[in-house]
Amino acid sequence: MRNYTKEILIGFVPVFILFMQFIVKVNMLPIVLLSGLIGGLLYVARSRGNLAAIGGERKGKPRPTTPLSFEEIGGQERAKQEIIEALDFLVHEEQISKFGIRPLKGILLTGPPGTGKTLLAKAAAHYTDSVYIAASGSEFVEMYVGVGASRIRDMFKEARQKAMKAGKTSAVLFIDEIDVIGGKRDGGQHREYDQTLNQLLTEMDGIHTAESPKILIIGATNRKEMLDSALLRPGRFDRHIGVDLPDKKGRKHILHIHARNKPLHDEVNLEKIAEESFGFSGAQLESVMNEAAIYAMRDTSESLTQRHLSMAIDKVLMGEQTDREATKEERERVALHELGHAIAAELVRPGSVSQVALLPRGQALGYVRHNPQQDRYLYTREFLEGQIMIALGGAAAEELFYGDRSTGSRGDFEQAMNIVRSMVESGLTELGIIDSSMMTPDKWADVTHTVLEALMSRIKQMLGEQKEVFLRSLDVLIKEETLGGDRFRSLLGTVQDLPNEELQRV
Ligand SMILES: Nc1ncnc2c1ncn2[C@@H]1O[C@H](COP(=O)(O)OP(=O)(O)OP(=O)(O)O)[C@@H](O)[C@H]1O
Ligand SMILES: [Zn+2]
Repeated sequence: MRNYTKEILIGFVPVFILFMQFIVKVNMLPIVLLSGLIGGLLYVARSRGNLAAIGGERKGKPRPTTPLSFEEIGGQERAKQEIIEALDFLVHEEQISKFGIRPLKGILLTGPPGTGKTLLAKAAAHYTDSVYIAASGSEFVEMYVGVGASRIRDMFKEARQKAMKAGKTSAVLFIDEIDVIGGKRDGGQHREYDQTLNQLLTEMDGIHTAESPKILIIGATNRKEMLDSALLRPGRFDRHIGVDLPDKKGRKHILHIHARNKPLHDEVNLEKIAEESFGFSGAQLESVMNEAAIYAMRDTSESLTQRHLSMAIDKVLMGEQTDREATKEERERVALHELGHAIAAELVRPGSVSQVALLPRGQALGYVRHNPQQDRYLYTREFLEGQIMIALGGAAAEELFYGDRSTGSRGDFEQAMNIVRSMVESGLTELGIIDSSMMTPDKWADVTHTVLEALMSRIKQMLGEQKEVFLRSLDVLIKEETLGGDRFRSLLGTVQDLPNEELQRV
């Protein structure tokens, strides 16, 4: 090929000489030189453009974001403080090297969805005056082996380039759902994940303090126990910061933040809304404000009232509603399911139910509303087991009355499994005190199964003794759609005259 081209070029030499002689003769030399120069410049510019286009085609490319500061994050005081401490440490790089301290490379944020992990990562970038680059673990999973690994490489390269281009000395690289790439490596079964994870580890090991721009990786997960222990070792993600559901004060703060751009009626008591939204995440509280605004607009009201906010809490609590009418059988099943939760709750924590309800308009949804609980910082094993039994109560009731369960218990099981997870991590199961980061997925499945089956049979036994209460309450619920806490307890009480050990005990 090469030689062939050469021959053609050599062949052109005499032609070229003749051509040049002609040009000089007619005095057109400057024009020819100029157009050659312009053509050359255009060619270079075009090929540059192509390169840029190729570079920009990576899936999971960084999303541009607006700067956000820690003040705009509600609650999470402890998490904020811990992350700021870690970042301050990062900023004082002279002292770090003077004292020979290992540089901070990775911070792992763990906690339930929607609690503000992404917000914290953005605020960290703002605080350290870094460029912010975000990706999600699932973007690195590909059909073709090796693609995930090369994407990781690209991401680090891009972080460095972006920082330099922006004239910054550091970059914050946020990887959400890091468990997708950083899951436990299980002997060759997921080779693609392995390569991706290995590449991430290699990149992290390659970060040095002296290097500029510096890179700080912030990972987020709500399944810390699924992470490969190699990721958690010193020098990798060695700062772990828990981002929990907000407490009442935090909820009020978050509500305040999301009420800023909305007209609130003077009578609105956010303290009360914070109390009623026990267990809500930041993302859910944001939805509450948004839904309340929609209700207000529909009412052609000037502002958001307390009633709009209460309705919004119910809406968010029950999730999206469907249009189809549920059959009579479905509604009955839902009612028994909810009564299962409610009766379990009263047996475990007497006086805790404030309302049991079926959704109006013939939908297959219901809910149990609990009286506001005190926010707690410490939970005993007994308390958590009670919590699990309340969650399993719905499925237990379905089993008692129908002999089987339905898909309606999915969320309940998820909730129950989360509680088991934190029990294991706190050494509150039969396993005793263990290093849960060393547990294999099989082992997790095992322990979850054991704990849940045992509590399931306990709650089934307890509910089995309350069949009459179920049937009385079912009548009311089907007819009236709601059953207030006191009335519900009186229905429980009428049967309480009968000898009932379980009830007397609690
Ligand atoms: N602490 C908070 N203060 C204010 N708003 C919050 C807070 N937590 C969550 N939100 C709201 O919820 C949205 C989602 O939060 P964010 O994406 O940070 O959660 P996350 O913990 O990263 O969730 P996920 O694990 O699902 O990715 C935010 O954009 C914000 O509107
Ligand atoms: Zn349920």
